Amino acid sequence: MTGPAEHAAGPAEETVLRARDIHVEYDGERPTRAVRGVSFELRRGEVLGIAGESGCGKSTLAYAITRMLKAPARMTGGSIAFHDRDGAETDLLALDDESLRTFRWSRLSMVFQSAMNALNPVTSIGRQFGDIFRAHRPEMEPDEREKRTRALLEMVGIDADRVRSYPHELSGGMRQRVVIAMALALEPDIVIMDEPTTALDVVVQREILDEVERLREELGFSVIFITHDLGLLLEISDRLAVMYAGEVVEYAPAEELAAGAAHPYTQGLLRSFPDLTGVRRELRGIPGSPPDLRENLVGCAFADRCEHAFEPCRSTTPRLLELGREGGPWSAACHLNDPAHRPPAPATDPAPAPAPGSPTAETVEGGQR
Ligand SMILES: Nc1ncnc2c1ncn2[C@@H]1O[C@H](COP(=O)(O)OP(=O)(O)OP(=O)(O)O)[C@@H](O)[C@H]1O
Repeated sequence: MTGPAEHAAGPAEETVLRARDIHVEYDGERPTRAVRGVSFELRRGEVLGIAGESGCGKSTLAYAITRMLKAPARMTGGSIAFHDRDGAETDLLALDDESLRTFRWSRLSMVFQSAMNALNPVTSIGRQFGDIFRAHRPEMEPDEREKRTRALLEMVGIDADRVRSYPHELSGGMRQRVVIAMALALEPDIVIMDEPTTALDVVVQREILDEVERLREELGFSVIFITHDLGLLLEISDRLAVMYAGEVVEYAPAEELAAGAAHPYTQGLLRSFPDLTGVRRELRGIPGSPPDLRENLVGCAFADRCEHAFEPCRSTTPRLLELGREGGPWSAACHLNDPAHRPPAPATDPAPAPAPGSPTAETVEGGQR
């Protein structure tokens, strides 16, 4: 979505993960093209939110990045590069199984929705942390392992004596905290969270997210946060990638996006949840449903649901274009924002034009076509 040349280099802008033109299919009589040319860049220490309705490819993208795709899923294109603090680059797709196992815990870890599935029900919490340390920090002495485990539990707000508990003895919220502590055990650079609090009640969800935010500030890891809950994402993310039908259709700074999205799909999503400030407004979902990803999609995948669709939308696939808006990089894949296609009548254009003096729309490096 963004090319490195577009930003001044600096610690705050340092890239930790760069994914380019990722394609994933689920094999079948007619393959499902679940991820279609997604590119993004994750900066060190930031929260990148990935938004979109159910079935738009968020989880498939997460599995692709972590190389956890299982048949019938298959990555059919793209590259993923990890950059460590001293600038060395690792090609994730070239790692063998052993290097990948090490990489997963120590550089990049994951927290998924179901903590119960992530924890072994017949092994104590302490033992499960111990297994991670034995595998990845073989030099650690047993008492050091226990000390570190206790510290990690306390770090996520759990009594250290819970090291002796079994998962079923903990509440859902506590289990999810344990999973987060495990994900942080080896101090990774990146944590991918896929609907990490969706199964929990809102109070517990809030407590856990506050905890994650505090830990991120303390430890400096980056987060890719995936949820269909756009309100939540806007609140916790620095930047947002909005996915539709396997593509990123808008990529923007979160705060600015909440005030004025460029893509009609994002605008629809924003109208579908209550305003965080409590301002009353009519909630309108987006009519219709996403396209069948087994079809060969021509033109804009959102055209059939878009109230602004015009001539090129059904024939020409919109490019993800840099809009040059304040707070950017900010890009959107919509002909309304493309000077080559934009209709002359401004009244039909829901999106503000690029800021005066900004670069004219140009294809974003690695963006989908
Ligand atoms: N095992 C599978 N076999 C075939 N198709 C699949 C499989 N898993 C997912 N898909 C399809 O891939 C597409 C993307 O699904 P994915 O779960 O990645 O979306 P998502 O945005 O994460 O949705 P959700 O929020 O519901 O998890 C969907 O069309 C889905 O039906």
